Amino acid sequence: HRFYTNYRNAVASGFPVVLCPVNTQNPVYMVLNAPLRPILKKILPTAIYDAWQPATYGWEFRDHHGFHDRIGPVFILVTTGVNEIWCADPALAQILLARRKDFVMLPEAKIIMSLLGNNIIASDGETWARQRRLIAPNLNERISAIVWKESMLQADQMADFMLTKEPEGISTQTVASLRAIAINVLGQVGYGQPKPFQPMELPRDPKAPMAYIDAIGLVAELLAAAAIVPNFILSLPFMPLVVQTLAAAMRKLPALTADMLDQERQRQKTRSVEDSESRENIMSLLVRLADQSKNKEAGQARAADPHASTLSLTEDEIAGNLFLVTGAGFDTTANTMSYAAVLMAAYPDKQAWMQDELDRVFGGSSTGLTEKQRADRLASLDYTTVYPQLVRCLAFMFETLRLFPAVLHLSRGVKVNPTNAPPQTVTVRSTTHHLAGAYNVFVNNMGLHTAPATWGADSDEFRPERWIEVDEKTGQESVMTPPRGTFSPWSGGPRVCPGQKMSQVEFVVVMATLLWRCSVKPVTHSERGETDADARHRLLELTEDSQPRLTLQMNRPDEAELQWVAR
Ligand code: HEM
Repeated sequence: HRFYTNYRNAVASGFPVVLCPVNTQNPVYMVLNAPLRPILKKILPTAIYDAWQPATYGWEFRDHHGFHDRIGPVFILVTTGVNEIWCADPALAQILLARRKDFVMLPEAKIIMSLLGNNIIASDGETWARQRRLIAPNLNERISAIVWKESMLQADQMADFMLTKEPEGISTQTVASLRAIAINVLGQVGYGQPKPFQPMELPRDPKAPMAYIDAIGLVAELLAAAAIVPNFILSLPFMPLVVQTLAAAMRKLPALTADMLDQERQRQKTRSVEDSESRENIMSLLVRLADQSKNKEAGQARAADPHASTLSLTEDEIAGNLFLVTGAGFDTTANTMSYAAVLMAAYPDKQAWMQDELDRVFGGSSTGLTEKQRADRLASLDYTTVYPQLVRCLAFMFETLRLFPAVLHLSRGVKVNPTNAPPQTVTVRSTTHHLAGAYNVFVNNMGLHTAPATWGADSDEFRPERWIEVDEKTGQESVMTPPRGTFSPWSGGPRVCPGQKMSQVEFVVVMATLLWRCSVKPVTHSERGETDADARHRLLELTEDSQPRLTLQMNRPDEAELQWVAR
């Protein structure tokens, strides 16, 4: 009966309809559809298997634009649970993302993200707006300058590690190293807890003392398990040590957060303004602003009404949002940098193209410089003047996120109107669609990012040059702005990612520092009869063998064996 009602609602919407008589939100189906897929591919007739694809996990990454080419840029997947709208139409995508009150966050995202307290990503309506007003402006240019410095330092140390610690610079630790950089930058920029570079290793001792950043890093690394599996199960003695350590981290985090905030408040009381500014980080800004507005509003509210509640961040929200900086910023940035490193090795010509820019902007190549000269040169590179010139590095990031978007689709739910009210509607290109009943809405980033109508016949090819515009008069290069709604790795509309600039600065300076000092190559196993072209191809296959976990990531990151060579 549900399927029939869903079908009727879908047909009435006027969008193309795809029938899929399964409940895509059923937990058993959610767990089993990925492992069952290869088996069903063998036994099901091709037409049925193909039609089932949009109901399988991560289908849009595998499919690019194929399904949309056949059915249309928007279609409704009719299921026995809740209907799903899949949208790869730039005009509709913009509307869906702009109308935050009608297309709201899904409960699943809220459960995972509010693990350590309520926060901006897990909220809607006024609770969201209040937090957004306090948080988004904090991730500003001042923070970008700190990101620039810390990321450069970390990448320089990573280059040292690759060139001096790994035999002949051959390493399977590139992904682990970039993950370490991402977490260390967050440690410094988010919470003022600096850490020297070392390839990421998860802690495996539940009894050992833990700093906030280590605990939060572990929770971010194993976020789904932390959110879904009860703590007492994670703690069972037969669980792997890393899982038991995760349970310990979850237990310790409320106290670690409270301690860290206490210390920050003490520091803010006793330090001078200049001193506080010199050790600015997201936590210190957040605490200061939250406390300031709390005091101000409390004063005003008390004056007007002695019983009024204040409009500010609660302690729970400060803790939740502090966690979110890592929860939202770590995996996304780390995975984007990881794909980029593998792609740079697979495409030596595009790497050389970036190195040309670096040698120009950094005032010459690093070849022949002494250690001190090299360090001085890097230290002289100022964020405000140098960052805007690294357009090829930014183009490389955009192209990486176009084909490997960390967030494959943006999820929303149609806010169901009360029974007697008319259903939600959306009007695209003068056609109005009625959305009766419940719908999950997925803005398909992968479909949008590979649509031939936007990106041309070579939309599936990795070509960072496509982003570059050249000023005819000056010859100056800049990064083009794609048509609205066609490129949304950081989402769009009022809920656009507030960490967008921060992640761009980090990516650009990490890749720039590494490539200025080193070239990165695939390792050709000629003993197995492999040619250089085979080795490059093997790396590309590694990037294609990916799956969304929390964000899109390679299934076999440890097989990314790369050689780092000093230039
Ligand atoms: C390459 C890196 C990144 C990517 C691809 C990315 C992507 C996204 C996307 C797609 C969303 C919106 C989800 C939606 O609309 O449903 C989002 C939201 C968010 N991101 Fe990022 N992000 C990145 C880095 C960061 C960083 C470094 C931070 C923080 C320091 C951050 C903090 C946030 C926050 C707080 C939100 C919630 C905004 C809101 O709900 O109003 N992100 N991000």
